[in-house]
Amino acid sequence: MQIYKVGGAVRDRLLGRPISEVDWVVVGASAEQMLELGYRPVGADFPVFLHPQTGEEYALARTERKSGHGYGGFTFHASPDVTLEQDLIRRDLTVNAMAEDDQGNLIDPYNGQQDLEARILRHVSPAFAEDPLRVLRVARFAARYAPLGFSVATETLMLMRELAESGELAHLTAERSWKEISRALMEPRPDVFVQVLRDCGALAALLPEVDDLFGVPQPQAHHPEIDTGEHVLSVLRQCAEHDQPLNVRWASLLHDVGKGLTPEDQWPRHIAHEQKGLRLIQAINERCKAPRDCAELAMLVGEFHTHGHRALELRPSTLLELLQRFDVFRRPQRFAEFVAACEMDARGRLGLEQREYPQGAYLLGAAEAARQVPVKPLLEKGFKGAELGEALNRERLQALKAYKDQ
Ligand SMILES: Nc1ccn([C@@H]2O[C@H](COP(=O)(O)OP(=O)(O)OP(=O)(O)O)[C@@H](O)[C@H]2O)c(=O)n1
Repeated sequence: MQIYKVGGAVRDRLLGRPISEVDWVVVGASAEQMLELGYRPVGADFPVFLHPQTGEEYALARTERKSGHGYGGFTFHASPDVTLEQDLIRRDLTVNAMAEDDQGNLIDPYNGQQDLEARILRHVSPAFAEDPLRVLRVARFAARYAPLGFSVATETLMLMRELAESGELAHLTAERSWKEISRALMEPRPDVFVQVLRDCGALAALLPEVDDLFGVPQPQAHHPEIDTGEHVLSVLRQCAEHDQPLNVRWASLLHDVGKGLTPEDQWPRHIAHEQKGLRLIQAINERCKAPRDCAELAMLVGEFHTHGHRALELRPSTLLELLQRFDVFRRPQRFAEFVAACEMDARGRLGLEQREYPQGAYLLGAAEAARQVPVKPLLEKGFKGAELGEALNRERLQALKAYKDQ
């Protein structure tokens, strides 16, 4: 039996990038032998084992898919007769289909190193189509390596298009898709992820509500030369440049989906797009099984992002309602994330790379002023229950007015 290092670890070592986890492939061994050696199997009928000490993944060399949808849920034909080359040819990209033996020698039958040098993401063989999730994976790798100059090979994009058009993406489980989407949004160029999906027609299958934004004009005051879809890409880029967390990036991706519902004769104005978008955002959250913090922030940002732009003009009572709606007194962090999403929107809209976003400091300052209102003196005055709530709000309104007059 021989063991080879494969996949991301080989790729990233050649790129001179940090290696997060190592995958191994085992040639010439059976599942029984692995169990005898103390490896622990992962899932049922799946030829991957965990090393008893390191916990790293060891997969038996495998050939064609036997059943199931998606690499994660497949069962594969694995036997001690499968060669390393037969295993590598069924992998997604040439840059992911290289191996290294225990002497550190590179085994590269499909020219991954050459593609790495040429900065090309290219599929290895037609077996790419065995797992439709690879469409998302390629877009995610493009988002990660775009700063190094990588792009997707034309023939791979064509294959991705065929997969998208065949309806195969509909078979992906929400969990697998979300894992890719959430990882891709955290890459240095999340906008490239969306752009690549759009280029191969997969965005229309996965997030049609976002795809619909391309070609929809923005109001004149925004950034007249780019449409709403391009604006969303620009906001995502800002999110990455400002190191925003996943929930802010997810909310940014969805914040304007309501604009896709504006009838063309009303363009470029989008009256009540925030309210109209809520239904769509809710449906997307449910369909993608977005985790609660992402789903909640997306709904709040969808509903209130225009408040962020008008923050300096908001009446104290409206501001207080907003703070209450965010439950800012108990969850200040979520309000801060909302403000961050509004700031990214503004930067993506006006190219505010160098400029200030005074609304942000104002909103956070006002929230802080309202949060400072002490409950104790009110309790000492004998207020209880609803009365206390009313008294607190009165005090908060006073605090906000005082903050505004500063
Ligand atoms: N749908 C998939 C998933 C994985 N792989 C193969 O399995 C390897 C390991 O997969 P994974 O750990 O998901 O990705 P990495 O390439 O290691 O990249 P990352 O840095 O994102 O972990 C990949 O390199 C690729 O060879 C594949 O061909 N098709």
